[in-house]
Amino acid sequence: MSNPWQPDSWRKFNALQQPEWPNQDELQQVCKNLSSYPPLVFAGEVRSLSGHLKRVANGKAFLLQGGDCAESFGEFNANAIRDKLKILLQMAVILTYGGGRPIVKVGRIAGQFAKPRSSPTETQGDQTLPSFRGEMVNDPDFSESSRNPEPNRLERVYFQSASTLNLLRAFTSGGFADLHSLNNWTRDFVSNSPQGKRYAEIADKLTDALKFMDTVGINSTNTPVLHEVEYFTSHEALILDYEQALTREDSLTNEYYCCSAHMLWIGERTRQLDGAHVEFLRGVKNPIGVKLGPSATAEDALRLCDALNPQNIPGRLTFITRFGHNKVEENLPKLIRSIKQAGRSVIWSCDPMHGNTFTASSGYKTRNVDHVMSEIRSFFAVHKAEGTCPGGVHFELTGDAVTECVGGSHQVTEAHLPERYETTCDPRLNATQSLDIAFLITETLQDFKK
Ligand SMILES: O=C[C@H](O)[C@H](O)COP(=O)(O)O
Ligand SMILES: C=C(OP(=O)(O)O)C(=O)O
Ligand SMILES: [Mn+2]
Repeated sequence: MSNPWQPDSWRKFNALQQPEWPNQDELQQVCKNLSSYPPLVFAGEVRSLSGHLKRVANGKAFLLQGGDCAESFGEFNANAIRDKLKILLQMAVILTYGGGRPIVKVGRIAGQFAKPRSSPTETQGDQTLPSFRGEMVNDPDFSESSRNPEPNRLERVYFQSASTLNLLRAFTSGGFADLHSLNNWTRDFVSNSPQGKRYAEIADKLTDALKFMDTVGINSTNTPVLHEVEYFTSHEALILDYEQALTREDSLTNEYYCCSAHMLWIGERTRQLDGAHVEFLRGVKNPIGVKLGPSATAEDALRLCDALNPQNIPGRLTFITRFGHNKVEENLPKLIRSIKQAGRSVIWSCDPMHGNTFTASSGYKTRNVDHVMSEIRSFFAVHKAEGTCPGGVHFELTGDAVTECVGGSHQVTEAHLPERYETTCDPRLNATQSLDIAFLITETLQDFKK
């Protein structure tokens, strides 16, 4: 690691998963433009998220992070943005009840456009082309011209993210997130769900709590917290040219913030200690996540703390574990113990998606809701056994009725997958599967309290 850090010091390190841009001059011009544009988020907002995450690290709040695997240029409209926000907020209300802790809401949105891939190429029939790497880089269509990396996509991502953020800010402050509406939507879901009876007790208690508040005079008119919501954005900081171009020195503190999103994470494929992604993110003040899969050792986890959180600030670093539903018991305790023993502060969050992907016999990449729930249950059970705090959950989901993951109360089967398989990368939970999971987590948390 080089000292001192600069926004471009990552360039001296090996950066994996970067596109081979065909035209360097065009890339330079695009980055120059991006550097001159306004920031997408502001340092003060990032500091507010850091404050919330400090509470998560100290067991006083819970992190809910979720959204698309890959945002797309095609699905860019107000309803899609609204529905993604709505599903996360509904989940948050259900989880608040379950965990008895405030929920810190962080979308995978307004910047989640770049994908690391297992293989640099994709073969269909007798044709082999470069893999799709997210619309920040190339196009998902399977043709030679679509798969060429195009630098001007970075600017398109910037403008789409700005526009998405604009609408999110309007929704979250303009009454859309009113707790009463959220509760009514959730009641509709419960009455239409085959599992409705099972969820009814929790849903009734939520309704009773709101009625009680109304009775004692706490309502949306006099209590902004019932009417407005704080919602933050995040994405994988993968394409470092883009992230560097959005990095700004805060005039109040003279510290650097990466102003492409409030929170950024490093993926499982780019978390090398001597790699460019760790070097870049160690220098920005945003809260940072790191994905940890089954190959992560206790030593890796400790060295990541040294590199990314040398001052051991609670909330600065979130480890997002993604082992696979039957690998949690084998992998999580050793990481937890070494971190605990070393006195390091991290938020432990569970991504129950990325270790549970499989290919259905029809060829669709999918995930099973039962495996997702099983990974979450194991995550909570291990933390209970180790005496540590499960700090959050991280999902790939959407507000639409897609058929990408199997299972859930409306029983999506492998035969349903072709009906609405719309993701450009990994399969997402649909709205009902997401609410199913929120209710199931709440049930699990209730069991743990017994
Ligand atoms: O979203 C994450 C990764 O990009 C994705 O899981 C990789 O998928 P692949 O194994 O199909 O490349
Ligand atoms: C690429 C992702 O995950 P991971 O790095 O854990 O594979 C992702 O979150 O989309
Ligand atoms: Mn993914």
